Amino acid sequence: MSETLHTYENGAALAAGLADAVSARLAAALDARGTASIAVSGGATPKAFFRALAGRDLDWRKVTITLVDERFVPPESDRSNHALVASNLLQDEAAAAQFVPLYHAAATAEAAAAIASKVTAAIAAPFDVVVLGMGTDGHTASFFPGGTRLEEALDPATPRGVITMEADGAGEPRLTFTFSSLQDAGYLVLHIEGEGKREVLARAQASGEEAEMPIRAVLRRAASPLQIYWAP
Ligand SMILES: O=C(O)[C@H](O)[C@@H](O)[C@H](O)[C@H](O)COP(=O)(O)O
Repeated sequence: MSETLHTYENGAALAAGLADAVSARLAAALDARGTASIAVSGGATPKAFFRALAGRDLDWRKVTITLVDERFVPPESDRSNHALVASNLLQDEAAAAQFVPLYHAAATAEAAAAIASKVTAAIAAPFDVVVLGMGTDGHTASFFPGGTRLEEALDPATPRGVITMEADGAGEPRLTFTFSSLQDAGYLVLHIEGEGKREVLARAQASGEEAEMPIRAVLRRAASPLQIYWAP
């Protein structure tokens, strides 16, 4: 599918531009259906974007926010993506949004993933907006190179839902939406910043196995056009 590169002079300008584009898509969904949904990534990159989006004037009561992936840790943990979203996105105007976590206090990550799949199935598919990040190893969501269930996660035949993933470099066991859950979003975004990530993207866009750089599955097979947002 196609890629469109949106380049900005710095992170602050990118945050404002991405917040404009995402809030416009959410507003269009609200106008069309009365509801809207967005799945966002964790990590360090999205904080400024989250803060910019949180101030946008939308009927946030009707917007569902969830995560593309989560670490198998409670929201009290400083490793929690839920905590990151709570402190940066579920603020200001967006404090009124409905947040659906992936973490559940279950005995195992597998049990938590099963609960997350059931709970998130109530969110209308496809997502109106998905915002992906990318690691320097070419992972996105929790599709890590060498991941325990990577092939299953990237398989288009795998049903929508949340599965577990473990990998070197992932830290705790992960809970991640499958590729099939994310790849047909109304507005599919890859948000990366810095020269290093730009070089990683160029390597991912070259030939090579998806398993080596799982972001390649999105670059090559996503049903939706990919909007790449980048700033130095
Ligand atoms: O849970 C996570 O860590 C994210 O979902 C992950 O996929 C993230 O997007 C990349 O690791 C990039 O992280 P940075 O933005 O910190 O580089």
